[in-house]
Order: sequence, then C-alpha cells, then structure tokens
Amino acid sequence: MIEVRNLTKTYGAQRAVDDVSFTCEPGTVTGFLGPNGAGKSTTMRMICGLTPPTSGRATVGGVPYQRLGSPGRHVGVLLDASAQHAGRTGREVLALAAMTMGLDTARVPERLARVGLTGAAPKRRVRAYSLGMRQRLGLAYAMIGDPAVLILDEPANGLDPEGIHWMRGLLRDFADRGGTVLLSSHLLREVEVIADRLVVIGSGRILTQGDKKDLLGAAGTLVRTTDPAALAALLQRMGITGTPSVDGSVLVPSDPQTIGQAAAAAGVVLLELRPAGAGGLEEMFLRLTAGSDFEGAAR
Ligand SMILES: Nc1ncnc2c1ncn2[C@@H]1O[C@H](COP(=O)(O)OP(=O)(O)OP(=O)(O)O)[C@@H](O)[C@H]1O
Repeated sequence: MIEVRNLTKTYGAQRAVDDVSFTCEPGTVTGFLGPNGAGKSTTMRMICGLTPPTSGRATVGGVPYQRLGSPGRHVGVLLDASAQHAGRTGREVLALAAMTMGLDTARVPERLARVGLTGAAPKRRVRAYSLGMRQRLGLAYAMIGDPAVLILDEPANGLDPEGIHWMRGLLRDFADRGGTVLLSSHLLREVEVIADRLVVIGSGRILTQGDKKDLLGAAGTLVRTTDPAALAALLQRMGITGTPSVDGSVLVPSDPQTIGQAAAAAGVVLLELRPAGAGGLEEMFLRLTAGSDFEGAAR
C-alpha cells in the first residue's frame, strides 16, 4: 500500500507538486499519468525519500520510505533506467543488489531470464545495453528483493511493442498476486491497458483520479448517425452537448443505453454506438491537461 497525503514540493516560486494525495492498494496497478513536467517524477522521488517534500507526507506499508529497514525488500524502485553502473555487467548489477540485501546470489540467473536477459546479455556491460535492455535490467533490479510494492517511472520507455506487451504481463501478474504497482507514463494507451486505477496530474496538481472503468465510462459515448441534424436536435432536447469529431462521429457525455433508447424512440438511425474507450481516455487526458502549463506535448 502506498499512501500519499498532501505532498507539495516547491522549487523557488514554482510548485512542481501541489497538494497531491492518492492511495495505491494491494492487488492493483495505478497508472500515474500526466504530460511532461507535470510532477510525476518529483512525486515518485518524494515517495522514495530521494527528494524531501516541502510539506505533506508519503508512506509505503504505513511507514515513510526512509524508515523501512532494507527498503529493497519492501519496495522495488525503477526511477531511471540509466542509473546502473555502466561498467558493470547485468549479472554483476543484480548480484551486488542481492548481496546488499543479504540475499543469495544464486537467484540472479533466473531473475535475469525472467526479464528476458538471456544468452550473452547477462555478461555484457550495461554501457552496451539498449534502453530497452536497461529497462528490463531495472525491472529485475527492482524485483530482486521480492518486494510487495513497485514504483516505476516510465518503465516502458525504450521497450518495443513486444517488450511493452511482456511488461504488462509481468506487472499484471505481480498485482494479481497481491502486489501494489505505481507506474508513471505519458503514453496513454499503454496505461489504459494495464492500469486498474488512474491518477492524472497536470502542473503539479491532481486533475482527476479513480477507477479506470469509471473514468472511461465518464468519458462518454461515440455516436455516428446517417442524420447528424436529427441527432443534434435530439441531443439538444435531452439537454446534452455533443462534441463532433473530424471523422463524423459525435462524442456524447452520456452512456450508450440512454443515447440508444432515445435515438430509437426519436427514429434517429445510428450507425455506431459505443463507449468512447481508448479515444475517450485520450480525449479526457487532453481536455484535462489543456489548461495546464506543461512543457511538452502529450503523446
Ligand atoms: N531539482 C529541480 N530543480 C528545479 N526544478 C525542478 C527540479 N526537479 C523538477 N523540477 C521541475 O518540476 C516540474 C515537475 O518535474 P517532473 O520531472 O516531476 O515532471 P514529470 O511529470 O516527471 O515530467 P516528465 O514526464 O517530463 O519526466 C518541472 O517543471 C521541472 O522542471
């Protein structure tokens, strides 16, 4: 369990993180979502005791990170895939981590294999690793102490589609066994597939958070009709404002059943009627972060 309460971090006049609160429960993957510069890394660094908060607090399993004895056996952290010593081999990196935690290094080969680092890879120096291989090593490093909690900052960076698919399976399995995962990303689709809960941050502030299904449900319904004018009139009578898309569909802030029944009663022919789903999350994300003063474009 991770509990973040009113965390705030200021750098000079800038509030990098502004009164952020959320909870990550065992058995769930929480997607921490926000554009570049939103405050995701700073929040995670504060949870892991690497950046002191200006105010507020964060605990892991009820205890501040700094007070966890042998933290690697409680919390696996991957904040920067390039943090490992470039001159060490993958095997050396994991063996050192195991020794530091008082664990048997015999587990190292199996742990490397679990993240797909097989063949010559364990014996190669980290400086020769691709970013994707570093991410895999970083995941093995985070998980070597069999922690109950994982905190991962943009773990999919550098992974190819097969690697992203593999990572989803790994983290899903971890959560299904009762683990707690907090995972940041600016890749909306990636988070949408894997997360149970979403926390969306922009300009240091929480923009929305909750169950993914609820948030996506709230994202609305996509409707396509043979008669846009009749649909517009129907929505107006219902007091609903739809948003036309360039492809001719209309995003309606209501559920499919309500719209379908009203359209049938009004004799409006529908060609398509579905939860906004993936497009909904992206639309929601862009809408929520549109007003926030972020440094880069959401991708
Ligand atoms: N050590 C620091 N000194 C000054 N400003 C900082 C420092 N660390 C972060 N910031 C600022 O705090 C804000 C939040 O940065 P942070 O790295 O937490 O965002 P992020 O959501 O992780 O972004 P990204 O997706 O680009 O990694 C940014 O405006 C950043 O410039």
